[in-house]
Amino acid sequence: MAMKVLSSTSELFPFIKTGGLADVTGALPKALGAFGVEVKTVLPGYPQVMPLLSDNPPLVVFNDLFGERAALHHVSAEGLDLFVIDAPALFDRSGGPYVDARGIDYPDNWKRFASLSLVTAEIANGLLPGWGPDIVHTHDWQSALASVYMRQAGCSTPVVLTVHNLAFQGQYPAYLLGSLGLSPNAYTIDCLEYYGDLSYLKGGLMTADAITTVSPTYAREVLTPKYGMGLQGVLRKRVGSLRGVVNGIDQDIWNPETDHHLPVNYGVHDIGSKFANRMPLLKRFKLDTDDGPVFAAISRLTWQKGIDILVEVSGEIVSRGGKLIVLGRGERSIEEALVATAACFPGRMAVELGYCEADAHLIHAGSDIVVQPSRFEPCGLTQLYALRYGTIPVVSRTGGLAETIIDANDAAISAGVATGFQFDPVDGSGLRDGIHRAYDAWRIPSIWRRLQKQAMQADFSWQRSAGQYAELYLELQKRHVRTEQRLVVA
Ligand SMILES: Nc1ncnc2c1ncn2[C@@H]1O[C@H](COP(=O)(O)OP(=O)(O)O[C@H]2O[C@H](CO)[C@@H](O)[C@H](O)[C@H]2O)[C@@H](O)[C@H]1O
Repeated sequence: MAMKVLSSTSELFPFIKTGGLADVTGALPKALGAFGVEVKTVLPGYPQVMPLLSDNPPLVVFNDLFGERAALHHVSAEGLDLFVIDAPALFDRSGGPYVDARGIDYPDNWKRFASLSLVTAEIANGLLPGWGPDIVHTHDWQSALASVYMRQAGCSTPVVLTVHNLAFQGQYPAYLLGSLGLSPNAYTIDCLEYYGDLSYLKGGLMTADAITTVSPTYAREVLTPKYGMGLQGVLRKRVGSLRGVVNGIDQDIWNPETDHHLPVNYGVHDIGSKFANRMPLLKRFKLDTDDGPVFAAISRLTWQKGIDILVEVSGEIVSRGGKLIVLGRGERSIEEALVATAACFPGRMAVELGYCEADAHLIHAGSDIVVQPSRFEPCGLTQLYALRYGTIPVVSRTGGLAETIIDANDAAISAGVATGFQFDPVDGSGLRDGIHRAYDAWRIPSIWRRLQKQAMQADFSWQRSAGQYAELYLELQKRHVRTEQRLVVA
């Protein structure tokens, strides 16, 4: 019989996405199918999601979900099996999933994502006649409270919490404890209490049966003060239950041979055709059409991603004859700095503030080099998409970037395994060095073509990683069954 997993997430590709979390929660269920794991996903009913629902009556109606009326619907779409929480007062908003149109956090996020967690916990605890999960899989702070609610209700179904990004923790004032429907017992150092506040993520980390991060390197890094974001002590306590599983990519969606966003499709056997995407890209971004490498960044514009460092060295990219395209949105100060810098280099640097899936695909195909100067990077997907499109990544030596890109040093080049350039330290001097190395390699076509081939042949399919999740689920399920049996005997 298939193992049943209930995944709980605030983002899910292709319906609602602000970053890599959506890519993972959207791709993993399909990849797990091959391992006999059947995944259903709980998702808030944002305006982008509600049109998926049919006229079928809801599975359950909640008269008082944190004071709001709500209903739970079941629907299948795009190969995904969904439980959608229809709660207009919480999720029918015109901005993004977390912020309004001005980029400001919704003041009731504490309640919006507690409701995602609570509904997840209730499903695990038998809300739906005829279906209950063997394993609950939560993602980041937005669904991390699920295991706290489950334990409070005496539900012992095993929970896996995946940390995609420790920088976001869901920290709220302690006085909300009662409004969250949580007992004072949850407000302890071993659960939700965090420097006098509540931390949803900490609550999840303390009550989940297993914690995963999205790369083994990040799993080690988060135990240190530099990367632990204040939770290193908590993670050290749980180190026995912590492991890293590197992300894969959805190779159907990110496939230059079939990608319908590309003017010209190509593959590893006709890399030359990649070049045909260059002109459409330059035209799309109103850049000069002369030779010279095209550098690109597709990213949330945040401190984490080091885009301020890219701003600092963009003049150098341009002065060496390169061009730079940045697609992203995020912190106001970084957006402004990018726009101001691009204004200094007309025809050489273009910035698109916004989110556009089609442009992301075109940029990967038409550019030569993708730059990722992240200060920390739990895994990173952009560099993996770049590899698949024969676009060479220049990345900081951290987290998943260090783990997925093989630096083009002399030994790696002659061994035929190099796929990109790593740099260190993560500052202007480091990035400058990385960019110069990439530039120098780009000028020697034979070396560049070899790098592209090796990049395109790197295997980051979900196959291996999904197998590791399936193994973890099985391990937890067996342990759970043994514990239940012991309880019955006692
Ligand atoms: N303006 C824009 N337009 C179109 N597409 C855009 C875009 N801005 C970003 N994207 C897309 O968003 C995704 C970003 O994923 P990443 O994994 O690189 O980073 P993110 O920090 O969001 O994810 C977090 O979770 C993931 C998943 O676990 C980890 O890999 C990562 O390290 C962690 O920080 C990519 O699919 C990229 O193409």
